Amino acid sequence: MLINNDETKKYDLVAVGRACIDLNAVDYNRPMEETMTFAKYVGGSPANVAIGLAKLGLKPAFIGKLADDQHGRFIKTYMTTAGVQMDESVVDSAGHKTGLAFTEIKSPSDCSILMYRDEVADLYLEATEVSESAIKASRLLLVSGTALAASPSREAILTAVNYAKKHGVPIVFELDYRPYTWRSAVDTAVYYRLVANEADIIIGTRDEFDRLENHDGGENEATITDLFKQRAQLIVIKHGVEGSYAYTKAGEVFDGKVYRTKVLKTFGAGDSYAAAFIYALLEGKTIDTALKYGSAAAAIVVSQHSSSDAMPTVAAIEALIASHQP
Ligand SMILES: Nc1ncnc2c1ncn2[C@@H]1O[C@H](COP(=O)(O)OP(=O)(O)O)[C@@H](O)[C@H]1O
Ligand SMILES: O=C(O)C[C@@H](O)[C@H](O)C(=O)COP(=O)(O)O
Repeated sequence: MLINNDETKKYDLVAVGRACIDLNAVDYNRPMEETMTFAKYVGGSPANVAIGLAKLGLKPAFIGKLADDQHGRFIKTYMTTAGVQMDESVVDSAGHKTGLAFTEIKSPSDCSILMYRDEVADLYLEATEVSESAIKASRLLLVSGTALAASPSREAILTAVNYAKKHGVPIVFELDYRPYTWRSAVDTAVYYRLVANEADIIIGTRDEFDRLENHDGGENEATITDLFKQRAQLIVIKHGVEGSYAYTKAGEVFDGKVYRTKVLKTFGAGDSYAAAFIYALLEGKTIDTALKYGSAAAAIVVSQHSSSDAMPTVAAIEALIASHQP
């Protein structure tokens, strides 16, 4: 069974990886050189997904290492208030800092991210700091590809994957490729492959699957043929504004259409899409419906200023689906 329906589980999902800070340009539609004001939000892909699930009414928990600084404390308070269980997260005691992502919004379709990720606390999560009991108590485990970029976080992720397998908890691998963190393309491909072979559900953009395969211009058919030889049951490949596809091991293909909207910025699409897609699966909806939820959530978030704070409610997603033909 892909999704565990055990209602006695304490958590719907445990996300492991980074919780950071996004500083989003307030003076947008201009290059960052001309941006003087930034607004602060919680960021980091797995944190964003956990916040998205909480906003959708589920019970997520987050395992990660937070800096012992003002940003780390802001993140913990924000996520707790949003409904993410943070008791399994740990605080860094060695002076490592919170990762920062400055976002540039040059136009609604031309955005970029300038990341400050040297010696960041999240990459210092130790394997011994990953709670086996929390993972055992969850319906799903979500691991982020960026957390595989360096040790000891790499071993922490592999430990989380091992606990999930030991306790029969399905694993979602969000490829979440952030180039700044990786040492080499070969490293990325090696560690992506290791976790992709153990994951039940894999979600990524076409470009991210190319990083897993360590070449450019890959084709979805070849990718899924290769990955379905391993454990994966469901693979989602996103193509930005062109939409997305979900493939099952049984050979089904589902086409995820895009909801056109007034776009403010491009980032935040992937994390909101993942949160709403996973929510729909956890609620027992069909893959077709899960794709609609993912696309609708992404359309809502790209029309707003933040990634985490803008995560939609179920009512907002369902209203968009009801009112639009994709
Ligand atoms: N400009 C947009 N307008 C509306 N929906 C979008 C837009 N860009 C992306 N999306 C939705 O978000 C999903 C994920 O976007 P994508 O850019 O592929 O992921 P990521 O943000 O991880 O790079 C797409 O499949 C699509 O449904
Ligand atoms: O993941 C990060 O560290 C940065 C995010 O917090 C930021 O909001 C973002 O880039 C999200 O982009 P997405 O992958 O398009 O959801």
